[in-house]
Amino acid sequence: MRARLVLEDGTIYEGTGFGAPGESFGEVVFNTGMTGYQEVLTDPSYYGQIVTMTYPLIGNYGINVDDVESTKPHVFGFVVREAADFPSNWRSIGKINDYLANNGITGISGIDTRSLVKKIRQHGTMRAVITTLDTPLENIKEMLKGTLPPDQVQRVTTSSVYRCPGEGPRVVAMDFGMKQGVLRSLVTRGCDVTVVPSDTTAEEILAWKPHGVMLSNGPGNPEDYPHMVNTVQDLLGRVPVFGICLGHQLLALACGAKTEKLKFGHRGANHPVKDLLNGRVYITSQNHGYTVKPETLAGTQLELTHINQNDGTVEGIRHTKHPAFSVQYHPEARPGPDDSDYLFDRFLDMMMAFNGQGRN
Ligand SMILES: NC(=O)CC[C@H](N)C(=O)O
Repeated sequence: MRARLVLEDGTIYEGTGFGAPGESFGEVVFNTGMTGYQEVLTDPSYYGQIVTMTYPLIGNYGINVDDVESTKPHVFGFVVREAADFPSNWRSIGKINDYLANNGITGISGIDTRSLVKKIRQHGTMRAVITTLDTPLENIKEMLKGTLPPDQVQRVTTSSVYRCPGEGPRVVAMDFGMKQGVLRSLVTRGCDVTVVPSDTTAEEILAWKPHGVMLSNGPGNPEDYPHMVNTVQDLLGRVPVFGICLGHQLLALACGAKTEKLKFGHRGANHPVKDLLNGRVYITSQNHGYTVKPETLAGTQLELTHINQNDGTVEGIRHTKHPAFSVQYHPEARPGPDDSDYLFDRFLDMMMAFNGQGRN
């Protein structure tokens, strides 16, 4: 099956289609992880994006039932150098080709992913169309003028409240497109977690009498979600807050800092980050296109706690008056190293300190 990837700068890559035949418009980004393609496909933060994997062989350990971060893939397209036809792993129950086909995701293989990534690095993240159809180029150019919907979180948040009972502190997790890994990291620490939709108000959240609130990861531009920023504002000082990725950006906005789009983002499993509170450098899992502008922290009640060692960008903040902190990367890992899971313990300590025994 012939396939094309057409970029907004006019570049056309011709390759072989895999997964579902079809056509899709999205933002083309790249991920440098050597493994973890299943977690990438199912991370709801990738909603709206056509993801290119820089590692040349993808699908080599097949598809298994464990490595999913949500119930289905959320990427709008998948770009690889080679999609493995003969996977080998004791957990594998199928091939990436069939998995994408069954979930309606179009992929393209056999293209020079190295040149594509160099282009993205030079030009910045671009709009793109991935297609296996014979759509005339003129029509594709029209599609490329489109924009992604500003309500991406609403498309991936939970439609109803659900609970994972535990004996430990009560946590309300605001689901902006939450990876299962975030929930797992809380549940394995004994937390009693109630997961709520993104439009839940602060008063509704506080009615559950939580010991802490988790602000999850999620897709899109944080500035597109003023109602969620308001909710975070209303929670501050009344309950301990821990934000991850989109949750981090919303905490920053709620406290008066600003965010901006990075040229091509951070997506991979080996980004070095320094924790300024303990002086250590951690290798982190990342997936984001936006970042907190460091100069806008001045004059807020936030302080910088983590810095990216590659490009100096903001990777973590904490509130100096209220119990609230956040990181731009993924302490839940999945995929990637779990060096940073101590941050969940920090959250538990914060809940204990704020709530006395952590349970009342
Ligand atoms: N993983 C995330 O939560 C990503 C946050 C936001 N959508 C960004 O791209 O910056």
